Amino acid sequence: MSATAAAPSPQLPAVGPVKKICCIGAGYVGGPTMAMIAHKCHDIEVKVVDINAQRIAQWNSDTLPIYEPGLDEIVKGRRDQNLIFTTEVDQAIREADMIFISVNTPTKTFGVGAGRAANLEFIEKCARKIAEVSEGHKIVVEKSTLPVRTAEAVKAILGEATTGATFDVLSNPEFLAEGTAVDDLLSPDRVLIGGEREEAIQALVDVYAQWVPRERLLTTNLWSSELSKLTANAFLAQRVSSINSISALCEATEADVDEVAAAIGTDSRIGPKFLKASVGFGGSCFQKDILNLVYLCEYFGLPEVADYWQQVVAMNDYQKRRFVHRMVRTMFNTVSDKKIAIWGFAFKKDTNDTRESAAIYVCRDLLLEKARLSIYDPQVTKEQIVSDMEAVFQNGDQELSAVSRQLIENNIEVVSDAESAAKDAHAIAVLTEWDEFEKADFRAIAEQMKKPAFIFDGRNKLKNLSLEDLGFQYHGIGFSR
Ligand SMILES: NC(=O)c1ccc[n+]([C@@H]2O[C@H](COP(=O)([O-])OP(=O)(O)OC[C@H]3O[C@@H](n4cnc5c(N)ncnc54)[C@H](O)[C@@H]3O)[C@@H](O)[C@H]2O)c1
Ligand SMILES: O=c1ccn([C@@H]2O[C@H](COP(=O)(O)OP(=O)(O)O[C@H]3O[C@H](CO)[C@@H](O)[C@H](O)[C@H]3O)[C@@H](O)[C@H]2O)c(=O)[nH]1
Repeated sequence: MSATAAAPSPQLPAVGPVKKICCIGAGYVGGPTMAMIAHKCHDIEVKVVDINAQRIAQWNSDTLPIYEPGLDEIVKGRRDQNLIFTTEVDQAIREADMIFISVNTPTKTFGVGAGRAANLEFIEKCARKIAEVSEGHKIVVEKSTLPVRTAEAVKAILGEATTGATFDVLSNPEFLAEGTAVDDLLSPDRVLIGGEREEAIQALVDVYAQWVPRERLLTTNLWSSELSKLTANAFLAQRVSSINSISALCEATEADVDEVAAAIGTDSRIGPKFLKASVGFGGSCFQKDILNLVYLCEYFGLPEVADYWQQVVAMNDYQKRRFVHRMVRTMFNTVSDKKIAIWGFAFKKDTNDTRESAAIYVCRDLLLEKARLSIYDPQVTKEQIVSDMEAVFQNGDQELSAVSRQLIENNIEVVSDAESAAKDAHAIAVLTEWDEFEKADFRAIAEQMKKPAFIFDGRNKLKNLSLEDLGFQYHGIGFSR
């Protein structure tokens, strides 16, 4: 959505306490954030709506659509009391005094800005829907991650409402991380609320203040709030790429990246968090948001700034490629027809989310080397793995080539435990840091693997287990021994 001049605001009415919330988008953000509001604010009715009827049905079932520690109890504790999941989008919007927009904002795959800009189609559709069906006054809250100045376009669309409805627009980006969403929502480092009219900002502050200490409720102007979200993710991802770049140097010099991270992390100006070297960052946010930042910098005529941030993604791609190269080189320069156990497919532990998972790219490159993969992840389904692999081979094309289809059908199996994946394998590649991998029976596993039995640990999860003593050749990230 390009930023156009907003229509002049009509006189806005006074804002009362929030009684009814509607959240458009029942995804990884909409579901947990609204469940937390319902859990903490029993006097507010929270309706979470989605056009995806299957997703809503899952939120209303015993098996929620997303796996997140602690979420089941919270959802099931408030569901059908003050937490309602429904496909009745228009009605929920009409009834609400506050409407969160929490729909997906993926990287655009077509047209201007393809591969970098955020696709704001779903945001615009929500704004148009709100303008079409609203009556009275509404506070519209941008919860999705958006390019700075999107609120200008949202306001312009809402300003065209023909129903006489009036609107405040706030930005309230979400900082939860998957796998720790419930804890992050219960005790956030901060809640950021950007807006223009004090009364509207206060209405949302009052919702969060029911459980978040006041000093953690930060209020800013709209644009600072929108831009802070992209900036926070860019800084976090930059730390991972920075330590991953150093991991390559460690492997070349006999330094140990975990020791280096610990040493620099004790400097209070650097701090110890987010310095874990890995096979590469994944997830639906980091890459998408940095690419969006890069696009914005170019849009605003700042190519040097764009190049600076692009390098964070380039380093991440390098790290994933480097991992596979190291595997192939170490296994005598060929993995063709070798069985490789893939331990973990999710982009991090404690989630079933595979979006942009490093595992997808590592598996693709191993398949291109004609390896046979036996994949195990405690939370990711076979359907999801196959669909991710099809998508990565399709690479935006309409059709999957016959060669790629054959590779996926013949060279991938998905199994239900880590030991079965490793049976008769030449190597294990640890791609997600699930805790259960540390507890595997490595003595039994070693006996069942081809020799030499290699372990390539993309998370340094098994580093302290002295696996060499059991006969493994163990290779982690950023150290050699
Ligand atoms: N996943 C995370 O951990 C995370 C954390 C912070 C911020 N974010 C941001 O939050 C936003 C949502 O992310 P997500 O991971 O929840 O996405 P998601 O894909 O899991 O969920 C989005 C939902 O919106 C629904 N939707 C799309 N258009 C709609 C419409 N017009 N009407 C009703 N429903 C519609 C989709 O059907 C989908 O269920 C994104 O901007 C993302 O960048 C995500
Ligand atoms: O030291 C680290 C930390 C993370 N990672 C990887 O980085 C990725 C992202 O991890 P994390 O940030 O914990 O998960 P996300 O759910 O992607 O959360 C990020 O993206 C969200 C969506 O915008 C934001 O809300 C969160 O604040 C931000 O942490 C994962 O693949 C991790 O394995 C590392 O490799 N090393």
